[in-house]
Amino acid sequence: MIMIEVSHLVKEFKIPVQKKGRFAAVRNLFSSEHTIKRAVDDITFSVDDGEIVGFIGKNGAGKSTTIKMLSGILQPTSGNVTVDGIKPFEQRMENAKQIGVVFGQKTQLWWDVPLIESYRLLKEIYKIEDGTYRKNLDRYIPMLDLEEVINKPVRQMSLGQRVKADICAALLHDPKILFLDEPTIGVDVVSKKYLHDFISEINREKGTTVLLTTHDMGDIEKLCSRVVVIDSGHLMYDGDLESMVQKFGVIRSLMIEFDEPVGDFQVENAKLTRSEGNRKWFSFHRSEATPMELIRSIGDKYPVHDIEIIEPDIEEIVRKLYESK
Ligand SMILES: Nc1ncnc2c1ncn2[C@@H]1O[C@H](COP(=O)(O)OP(=O)(O)OP(=O)(O)O)[C@@H](O)[C@H]1O
Repeated sequence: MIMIEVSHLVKEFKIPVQKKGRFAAVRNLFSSEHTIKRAVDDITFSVDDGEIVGFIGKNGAGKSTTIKMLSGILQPTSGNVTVDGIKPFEQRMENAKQIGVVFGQKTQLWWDVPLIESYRLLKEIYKIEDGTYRKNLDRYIPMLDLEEVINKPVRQMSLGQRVKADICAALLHDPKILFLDEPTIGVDVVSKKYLHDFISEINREKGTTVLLTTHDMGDIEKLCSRVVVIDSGHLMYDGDLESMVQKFGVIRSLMIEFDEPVGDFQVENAKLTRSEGNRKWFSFHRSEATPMELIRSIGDKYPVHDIEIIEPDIEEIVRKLYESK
């Protein structure tokens, strides 16, 4: 079943032209001149119920603008968006009940009140039943390691604690869909692990659909089997992560550690890229050689002590994808 449907979506922003020179401030006040910035340009994709999809792209690609249209904050210029059959901007209240949103750079919690009070306020706002509220809180607080901060105001929390607290808040009303916009930016590794495990668990247990934008390819590797890549408002790739790796992660590396130092040598279909002590690194094209072929051919000549196959990282793959277009 389709949970999120985005069809020929466009969002344009009107940007006032800033005049320069004498009395510029006054002239700007009365000027109606503007330019148009097309932040999202004819994007079409859909997300099935229960999927976790990584929504990635360079800075300014249009990710946040898309999430804002999906969560009902912004009105599309043209095209269609439905979230579980609801038009987010026209039916903002209905949409708010079925989605949870976390913007990593901005908290939805009250800065000066203890965390538990923020949760109580959200309970009232979302009209969450006592049983659901209690059950979710009892479960999520230990899962996210929030026991110690539950009575602290948000301003006293570390960034990692704050984001975990925000994710908990976004899920208290059992939304069907969770939008995460850069949830792990600047977050420490321990909190990141809590976030990854928590999101996986909630998705598995409750079937929550997740759309995740991130620059951290570790998030993608840990959580997403499918990715949608955009650039300058255009859709560039929509498919499973594995196929993207196969197609654009074509250059792999092999590290071989020998029993003793050996001189540099050439291997067919591979390029020696680095030598250090007993170790050598070779790069090779996915379609031209397999690690086994290289290991066999090298092992015939020199005694091999250890090997490591190094796959290209996702950041590199996304860079290749951009270059290919
Ligand atoms: N309110 C706005 N007014 C004018 N231009 C905007 C507005 N919001 C976004 N933009 C522009 O639209 C484009 C897309 O921005 P958006 O924030 O959606 O990108 P992004 O992919 O989320 O980038 P980042 O990873 O840096 O957050 C950018 O060029 C941005 O400057």
